[in-house]
Amino acid sequence: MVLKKYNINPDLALERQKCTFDIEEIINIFDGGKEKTSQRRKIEDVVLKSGLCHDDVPEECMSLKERYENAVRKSCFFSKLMKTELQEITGIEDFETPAIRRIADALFKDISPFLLHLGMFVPTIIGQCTSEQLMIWLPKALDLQIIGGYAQTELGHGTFIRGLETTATYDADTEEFVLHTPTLTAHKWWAGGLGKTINHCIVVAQLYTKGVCYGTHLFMVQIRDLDTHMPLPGIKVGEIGPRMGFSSADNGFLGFNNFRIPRNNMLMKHAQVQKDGTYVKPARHGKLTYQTMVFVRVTLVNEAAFNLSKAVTIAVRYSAVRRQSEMRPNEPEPQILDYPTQQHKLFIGIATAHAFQLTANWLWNTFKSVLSDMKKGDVGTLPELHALSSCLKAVCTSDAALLIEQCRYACGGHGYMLSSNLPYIYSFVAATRTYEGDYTILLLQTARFLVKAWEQAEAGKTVTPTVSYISRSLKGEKNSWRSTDEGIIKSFQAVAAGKIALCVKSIRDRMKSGLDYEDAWLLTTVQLVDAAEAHCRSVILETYCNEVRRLTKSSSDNVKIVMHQLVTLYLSYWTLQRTGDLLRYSSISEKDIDFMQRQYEELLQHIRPNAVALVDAFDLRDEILHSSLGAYDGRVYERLMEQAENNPMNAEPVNQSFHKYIKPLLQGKL
Ligand SMILES: CCCCCCCCCCCCCCC/C=C/C(=O)SCCNC(=O)CCNC(=O)[C@H](O)C(C)(C)COP(=O)(O)OP(=O)(O)OC[C@H]1O[C@@H](n2cnc3c(N)ncnc32)[C@H](O)[C@@H]1OP(=O)(O)O
Ligand SMILES: Cc1cc2nc3c(=O)[nH]c(=O)nc-3n(C[C@H](O)[C@H](O)[C@H](O)COP(=O)(O)OP(=O)(O)OC[C@H]3O[C@@H](n4cnc5c(N)ncnc54)[C@H](O)[C@@H]3O)c2cc1C
Repeated sequence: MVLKKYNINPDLALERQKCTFDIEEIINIFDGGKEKTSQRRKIEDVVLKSGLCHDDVPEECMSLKERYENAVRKSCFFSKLMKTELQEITGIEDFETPAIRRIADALFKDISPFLLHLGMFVPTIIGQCTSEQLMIWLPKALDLQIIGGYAQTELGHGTFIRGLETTATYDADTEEFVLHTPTLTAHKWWAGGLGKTINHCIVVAQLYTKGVCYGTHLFMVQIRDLDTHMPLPGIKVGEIGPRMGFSSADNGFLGFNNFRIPRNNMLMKHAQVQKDGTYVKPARHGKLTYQTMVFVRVTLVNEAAFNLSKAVTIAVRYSAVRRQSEMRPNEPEPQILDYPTQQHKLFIGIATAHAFQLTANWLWNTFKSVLSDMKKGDVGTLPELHALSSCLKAVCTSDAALLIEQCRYACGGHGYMLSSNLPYIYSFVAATRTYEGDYTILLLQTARFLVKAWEQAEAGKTVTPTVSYISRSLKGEKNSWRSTDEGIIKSFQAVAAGKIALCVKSIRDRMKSGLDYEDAWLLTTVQLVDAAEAHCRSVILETYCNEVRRLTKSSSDNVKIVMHQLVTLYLSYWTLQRTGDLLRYSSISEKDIDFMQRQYEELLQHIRPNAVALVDAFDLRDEILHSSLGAYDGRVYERLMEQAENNPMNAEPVNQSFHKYIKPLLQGKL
């Protein structure tokens, strides 16, 4: 749609005058510097001027098939733009993924069917191929001569990868693998782009050679003819059907009937099958084939932050424009943003978007450093990365989904309109809590690491920095509550340590009473999930505080003040959310809690004048927000009426169903 231009809504204009800080300074902080902001804006300009974002009919008014076809059209032209004009016009050789990622949302209200190509297919080639394999597939994939996806999950198994049923049996006579789907539940299910779009995919299958099963491995499989796009003989493939979101992502199913691929199509960077069928196991770590999942989990923390920033921008701008009820008799109706309960719903969204974005950047740097260790042959830092990326993916996607839904509540009835974009944002983020490892499963992975860290610390061994609080706790260091940033973080660490200690005790007690380790663990899993979540909270709180301190060192005083107000709001909010835990594991008193409550409510008042400016500082263009409620000009009612008038349902004054059914019913002739 072409966005109509309106004058700025006067309430929003007034809000912007109240701003106490330089918005551009905060924008630069989140982009990673002035230069990066300018690069990102250049990329956005190119894409927005390309005309690609235009739809004749609003996406939500299209049929599923039309939506898919429209998304394919845009994905193809966008890919071409990325390969050609974007590079030429901007002169930026090394595209920054966050900038491309952000502007991609101007094209797709829903999901690009190419998402998995860039999000998992290419990363798997990079992480799992030998250098010879890389030379064959990477240039083709980057140049979009082949389009791929990632087919791991099956109808019967998603979480438990070791339970996957698809087989890849090596035939030494022909030097081929035979891929087969032995049962109904062995069909690949869910892979994005698989239904209709891709011609290649990474398939995860149980490897058999010389009659022995060596567990799941990755294979490059061509599934469709490159010219006709017909499924190759021996391949059964299609779309899985309508879902809550991801409507244009053609998630698909896939079955193999003794389908043969060359030996070299097993991705052999870590494990190999030699020509005679001899299996060579990975030299360093058994779970290196899971690396793409770790990569995506890391990027999903960024997704949580980005999508939350979109939702809260929409809801805060709307709340500045919307007037409702009265605070005192005979006074004009206030902006709903003036209600403290509305501020309570929204300001935590702004602070959380900051916290997650800075945590995502920190996690990304940790990921890069672990990759560089691994290149040197050192896999020692991998378990901590796995534990961190697992819990951060789980908690950040889950919190973001809840807060996005809260943004919708904050917009009342209008938030329920698809044109607000809040339902789309929610349905996308809701899926991120499940895919790439369900919430509970990932927290249990982190819990394994925490219990091990506890045992190591108990044995007097040094533990990694993110769990060093365990050693302090074991040394008997008592928590004394202080309502400073550091004091609060220490208390959250005391909560995490206390919960891990209880888990360890529960497991040991259960074993003493005769249970084996597996049963003792299983019966403790409710507590283990809770302990891992508590650990994750302490990591986010600490990272957020440290990063704000580091990044605002040379900022103006006013930016320091407002960024720190958000940090304090975040710390106070979580203190108040977790008073039960803090009363149990830290020395917080009722008086301290009263203080924190007052501080929290005062902060809402302090942040209020800057609320609109703070969401403006996410620098999200209207074309990316796609929202009748959240546009920069605040012309909410005009846009709601516009979208109603553009609704294809209103193209004819009388719908044909009147003549077919209603009229006969009215006349008693049906
Ligand atoms: C257009 C512009 C685009 C721009 C591009 C950017 C886009 C960015 C967005 C990207 C979006 C992409 C969309 C994705 C769509 C969705 C895709 C998918 O969902 S793919 C399928 C994902 N599936 C899963 O995540 C399955 C979850 N299950 C598991 O991970 C595992 O089964 C398990 C970890 C739960 C258990 O595995 P298992 O083999 O049974 O291991 P054990 O439990 O026995 O553990 C043994 C040991 O290994 C450790 N371990 C486990 N995993 C890892 C790992 N990944 N790395 C390192 N170590 C690992 C585990 O902790 C144990 O350790 P121990 O020391 O023994 O305790
Ligand atoms: C939108 C979307 C896109 C996707 N894209 C892809 C893709 O491109 N490629 C791909 O391969 N897959 C994809 N998936 C699949 C996704 O990875 C899986 O759905 C996800 O990993 C969860 O697995 P599951 O569906 O088997 O759930 P299940 O494991 O069946 O989980 C169901 C419930 O059981 C619980 N549970 C399971 N095991 C345990 C346990 N051991 N302990 C305690 N509780 C347990 C879970 O916590 C959950 O509450 C996608 C999924 C969605 C929704």
